[in-house]
Amino acid sequence: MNGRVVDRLTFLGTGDAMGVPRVYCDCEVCEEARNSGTNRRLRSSVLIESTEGDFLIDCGPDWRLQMEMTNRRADITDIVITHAHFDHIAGLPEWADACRWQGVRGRVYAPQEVLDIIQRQYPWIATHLDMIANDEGMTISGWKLTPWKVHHGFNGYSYAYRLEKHDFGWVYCPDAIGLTAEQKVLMDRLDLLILGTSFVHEEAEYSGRSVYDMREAAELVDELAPIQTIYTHMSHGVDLRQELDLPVGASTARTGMTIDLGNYTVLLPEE
Ligand SMILES: Nc1ccn([C@@H]2O[C@@H]3COP(=O)(O)O[C@H]3[C@H]2O)c(=O)n1
Repeated sequence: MNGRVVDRLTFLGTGDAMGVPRVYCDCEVCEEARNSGTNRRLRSSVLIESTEGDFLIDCGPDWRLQMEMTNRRADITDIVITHAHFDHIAGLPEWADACRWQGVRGRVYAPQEVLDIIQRQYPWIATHLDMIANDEGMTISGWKLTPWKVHHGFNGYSYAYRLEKHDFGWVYCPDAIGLTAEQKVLMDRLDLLILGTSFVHEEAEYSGRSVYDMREAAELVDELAPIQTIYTHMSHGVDLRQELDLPVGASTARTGMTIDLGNYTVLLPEE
């Protein structure tokens, strides 16, 4: 029997490194996040669910809360990491402990240089997690996944991932700025671009910045023309109560928001 299948992406967090509200900040956006919550943002991470298995991209300090919120407390065995900054990896020790208590092994996938930093930061976690280098690409849950290095400005380098399955191609690039032509090659003909934009318009000196703002992102979106663009990794410089001037096809992510990743036919087992 044939059936239509849709893989699904859920935004577990859409915030920058500090999250929103920032603990030290009394600005209007942080106060709104504290008191009502349109702008409350956990650290950026996504869950991909498919009939061929589920996985996360990134595992920040809000991982435990994110697992509680989605009721996926004990069954994630695969996590892909974009880079080794704390807001993308600080949940790994907790996940490793959860694996230990359940007597299972988790699998962490990242380029080797990212795995090396993770192992330096948390030397004990390889006892419970397999560290698997994906520099040459990998397949996970039927997705062909290709990593490449992208400029992360003041913060050095990060990796972006292109994922492809059944003619649906999308990119997850939460932490980048000033991509070179070479770093944009894998961003052509996209059905979906998920891009980090920390601010609407970041006033700081360019040399001290690390993530696109929404004005620069609009130029990138114009150039790449993905069918759909979703901004994530947003700081307290983005107020989601305001109408934002976004390019055609672009929108902002919210915690818990889900997106269909393609729509294809598979052979389903007989009932
Ligand atoms: N080598 C580094 C450098 C920076 N960091 C943290 O990652 C954060 C990214 O956003 P930020 O606001 O620039 O703060 C950075 C450090 O906390 C980190 O975890 N490791």
